[in-house]
Amino acid sequence: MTHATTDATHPRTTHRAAHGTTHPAFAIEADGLRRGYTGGFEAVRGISFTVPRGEIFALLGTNGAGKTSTVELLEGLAAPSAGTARVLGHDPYRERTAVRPRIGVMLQEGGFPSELTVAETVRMWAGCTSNARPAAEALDATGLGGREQVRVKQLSGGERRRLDLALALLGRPEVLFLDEPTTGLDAEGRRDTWDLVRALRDGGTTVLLTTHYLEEAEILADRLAIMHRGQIVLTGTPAEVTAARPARIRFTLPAGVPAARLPLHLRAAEDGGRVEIRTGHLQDDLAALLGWAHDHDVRLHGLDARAASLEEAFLDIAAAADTVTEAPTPQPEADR
Ligand SMILES: Nc1ncnc2c1ncn2[C@@H]1O[C@H](COP(=O)(O)OP(=O)(O)OP(=O)(O)O)[C@@H](O)[C@H]1O
Repeated sequence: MTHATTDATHPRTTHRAAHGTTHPAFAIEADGLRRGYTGGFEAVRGISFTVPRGEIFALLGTNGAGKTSTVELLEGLAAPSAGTARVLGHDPYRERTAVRPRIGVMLQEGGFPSELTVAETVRMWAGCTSNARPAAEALDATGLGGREQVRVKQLSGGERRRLDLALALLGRPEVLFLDEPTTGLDAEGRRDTWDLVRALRDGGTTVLLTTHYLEEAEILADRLAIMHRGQIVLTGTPAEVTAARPARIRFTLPAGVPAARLPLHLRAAEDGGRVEIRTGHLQDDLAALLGWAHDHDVRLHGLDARAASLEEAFLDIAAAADTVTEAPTPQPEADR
């Protein structure tokens, strides 16, 4: 189940622009990144991936998988214990002064002074930002237009997330890091944020986001990587990640009709009359099932047929990765 973490589809190259300066092909490059914490715990265990300019890349993973630890390395907030990080062609930690003005960072906790109003907070932040957008533009883009005079402590959780995003956008970043950008937002706020992130991508911004909402990654990400216990276990487009997974048909058979009566090729799991069929041929098997039900005058209660979602892929991967990790194979020395 574990897949290669290097991205063969994007060779490591640089483009030389007409005016002579080099532009790295990738906005973000992680190569063999590791991060150990004091006490010896290694949260990031040798991960590699690349994000081309103008792409939305989602980093997914179980709790404690190492997403935030990874993003902090790319933001230049910490140095890796091994491997290299590159953002816009620079080491984000050692060359922080070159990288910082060109990136926008939305942390999980913004932590802004709660007594300031929204307008004061944006002004304060704009004062530390070169070439800042007009405050009204950033606030309108995040749905906070009209809330300028409200104190930060009076904002709802969702409004604080929007303010965090407005501040991350203020410096017109080329690369935007969003750590769980829609946590605490209602359905409408989440959709607004997705529209805004897409619009930024369409304008050329590269976006790296972490999220616990698999639907968010499925809808928004051009490509994604799933992390588990400090490693990337799968990477690809959402369609690639789900393509190899079986679709699912679920229904309940009437009392007295056992699943054993189903056409033989429909391999079904039955649990008290509730039947689940997993299939790589959804259309053919659904047609066979409906034909059988019609011929035998059987009603399929609660019939539900759906293609594999990222959620199923994620759960399968987490379960398979656990199996791999729990196997009694000794870890290589470098992973300790
Ligand atoms: N300062 C620290 N010292 C020691 N261990 C840490 C430190 N910060 C994080 N960790 C550990 O590193 C692991 C990865 O944490 P991290 O926050 O990167 O995961 P995550 O994937 O972002 O998790 P979540 O989805 O829960 O936010 C966790 O086991 C966490 O407890």
